[in-house]
Amino acid sequence: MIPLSPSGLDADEFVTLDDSTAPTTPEGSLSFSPQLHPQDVSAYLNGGLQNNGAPLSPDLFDAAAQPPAVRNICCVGAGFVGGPTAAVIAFHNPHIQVTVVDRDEKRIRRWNSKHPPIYEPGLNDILRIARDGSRACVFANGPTTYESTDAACEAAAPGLTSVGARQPNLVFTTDLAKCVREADVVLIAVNTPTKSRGNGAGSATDMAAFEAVTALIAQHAKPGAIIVEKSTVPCRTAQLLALHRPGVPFQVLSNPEFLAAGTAINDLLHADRILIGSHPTPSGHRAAAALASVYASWIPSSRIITTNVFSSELAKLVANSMLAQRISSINSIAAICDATGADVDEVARAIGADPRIGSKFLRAGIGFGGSCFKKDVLSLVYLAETLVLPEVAAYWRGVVDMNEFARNRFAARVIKRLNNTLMGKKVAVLGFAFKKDTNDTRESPALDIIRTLGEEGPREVAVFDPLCIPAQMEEEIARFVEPGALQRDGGPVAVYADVYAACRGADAVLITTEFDEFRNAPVTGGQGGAKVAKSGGGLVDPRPFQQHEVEQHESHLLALQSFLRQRAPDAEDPLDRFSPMPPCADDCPVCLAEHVNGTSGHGAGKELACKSLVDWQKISYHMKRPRWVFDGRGVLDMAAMEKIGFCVEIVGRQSRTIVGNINGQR
Ligand SMILES: NC(=O)C1=CN([C@@H]2O[C@H](COP(=O)(O)OP(=O)(O)OC[C@H]3O[C@@H](n4cnc5c(N)ncnc54)[C@H](O)[C@@H]3O)[C@@H](O)[C@H]2O)C=CC1
Ligand SMILES: O=C(O)[C@H]1O[C@H](OP(=O)(O)OP(=O)(O)OC[C@H]2O[C@@H](n3ccc(=O)[nH]c3=O)[C@H](O)[C@@H]2O)[C@H](O)[C@@H](O)[C@@H]1O
Repeated sequence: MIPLSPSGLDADEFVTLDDSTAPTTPEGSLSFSPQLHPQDVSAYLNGGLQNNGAPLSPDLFDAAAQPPAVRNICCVGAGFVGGPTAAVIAFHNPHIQVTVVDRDEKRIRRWNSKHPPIYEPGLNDILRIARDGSRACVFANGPTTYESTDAACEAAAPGLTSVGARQPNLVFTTDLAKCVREADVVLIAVNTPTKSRGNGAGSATDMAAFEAVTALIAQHAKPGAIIVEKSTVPCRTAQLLALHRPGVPFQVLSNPEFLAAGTAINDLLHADRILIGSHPTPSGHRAAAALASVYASWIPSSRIITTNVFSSELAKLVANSMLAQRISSINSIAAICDATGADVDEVARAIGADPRIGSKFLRAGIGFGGSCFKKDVLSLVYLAETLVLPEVAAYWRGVVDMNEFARNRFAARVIKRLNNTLMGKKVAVLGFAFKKDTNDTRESPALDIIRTLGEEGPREVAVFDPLCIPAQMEEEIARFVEPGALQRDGGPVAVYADVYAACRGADAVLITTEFDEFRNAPVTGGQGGAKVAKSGGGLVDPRPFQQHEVEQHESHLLALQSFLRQRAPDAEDPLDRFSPMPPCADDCPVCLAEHVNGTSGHGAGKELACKSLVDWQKISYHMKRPRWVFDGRGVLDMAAMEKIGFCVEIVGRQSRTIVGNINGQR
């Protein structure tokens, strides 16, 4: 029997576990992935108490179970999740000191500068208020043409509302020990990729970073601190976490993150649910209530779901796997559409109208990319394998296999249409990020497609992305496509900062990311997602406010700021609240890109206030006939493209003007 450390102050919570729950990785290894066996874990979940199966929620805000006050939060991992999540928590909790720590000095330097390391719409405003503090401001508290910018105005005139200055409460640092020592709550948001070697390579989760951080936290955290799994981890990781500090009381919670790249800030500000898994004991409940109180600053308590810790861990894996499964399902149907003449958009619309199915995540194309879907489905596969459930494992593995099929099918179709040879030809690839509105390129389908095209000996594969920085794209192509892939190294791949230069003289243009900029018509709703540049606005004036509303809830000022910006798009700071931004270091890639390319829209720090659509007429003029366009993301209106002379193929879609180009031809 392995003694599990007490995970709280209550004596009745000390539990022991069967040896078979121990990690199987040899002792001393920094990288473990829990290998599980079917068994009854009710002893752990019950904490030695009778499990009555009651949900935790009702007593979360119970006066009898007073949660400890949270005054200091440390978030370990300043990546795509840690940075934005900590920023939003700090933004909505000015009374809490939030520190984000990372071992990557360069990353921390960028978080402390004008150009943070990731691009997310809306991030900049949140960051500037929480990290830099804000000045006092005065504004007309009602619809009017007058907006005062006199921040020094102490006594507000009738009809004017004043808001005081705000102190910074968000810090980015590399000093883990100090930051953890001071924290009441420690969020772990480090990367948990798929293991690339050793036991379970290719499907198990690589817990090296998570485990290393856990060991350090266990060493430095104060007794009673609440440790929170924000990273996506295998089911029952919480149980292993407790092994790190036998005898010292601390609570482990699971609080998985559901934000998506490109909409992270919106997802965090308007989360549809906050999931908190805890040990179902009094101190587990209190820890969950303490974390819930942080979120309750801006999320209605009805959206805070509490479960046992293992359900929470598993729910995260299942959420991503089910979303990925929908994409693979619709992509399998797209292949049938291509072979039969049915249109996948029409099929998606027809089935999506059934509320039991729903219309989201049914956009067919080249499949899902990103750092999480594939790894999380594979983590579920590994879990099923270790639980000796081979049929379950095979079922979920099919989701990943179908995704690869979709990607390969697209590349093969391009090559086939170009007479089965790319020798001497130029192909332009539009979109390098794994999805729109992000500069995240991890597991981007574009990488695989560039590699496949490159192997066909083309004259050039030209790559353009509206958000990624060209120098960073080159670095990633050299690392992930092939060391000699770039033109500067003798290969065919070239990166462009200008879409028209990328497409000039091309035999074919491929769309590999669903950026709205690549559309040939603004979106009018339906399957496609976001709308392009709302010219006439659409936001409603949130005024008038009660004085206490603006004092207590930053979200009101954020809404007013967005509304005012809509009226005057060039006004970066319409409420005149922002403090000066900290400067960038000499090696800031955004500053360097701006220096090389003039004022560009590349990279973090620049809001896409007004996206402009690519001028396809202009592209057509400089392309080689028959002007092939292959849309792997279903963003183009095929008929309109054909009208201006393109030969268009879109995954799973049929031309509505040229009927008959079907039956095995694709
Ligand atoms: N990217 C996304 O959209 C989402 C990711 N997740 C999950 O959140 C977790 C984090 O993901 P990302 O933020 O995308 O990863 P990331 O790779 O962008 O960031 C992780 C950060 O952790 C830091 N780190 C690693 N080891 C460290 C150590 N020993 N000490 C200090 N810092 C350390 C890294 O330097 C890096 O900056 C993963 O488990 C992921 O599955 C969950 C929801 C959304
Ligand atoms: O755990 C995570 O990392 C996150 O993974 C996904 O978010 P993300 O991968 O950032 O982005 P999605 O919008 O889910 O898109 C993933 C991929 O699927 C593709 N996709 C999406 C939707 C669709 O209908 N079709 C489709 O091919 C996108 O182009 C993209 O390549 C989930 O949506 C988040 O809830 C989750 O928190």
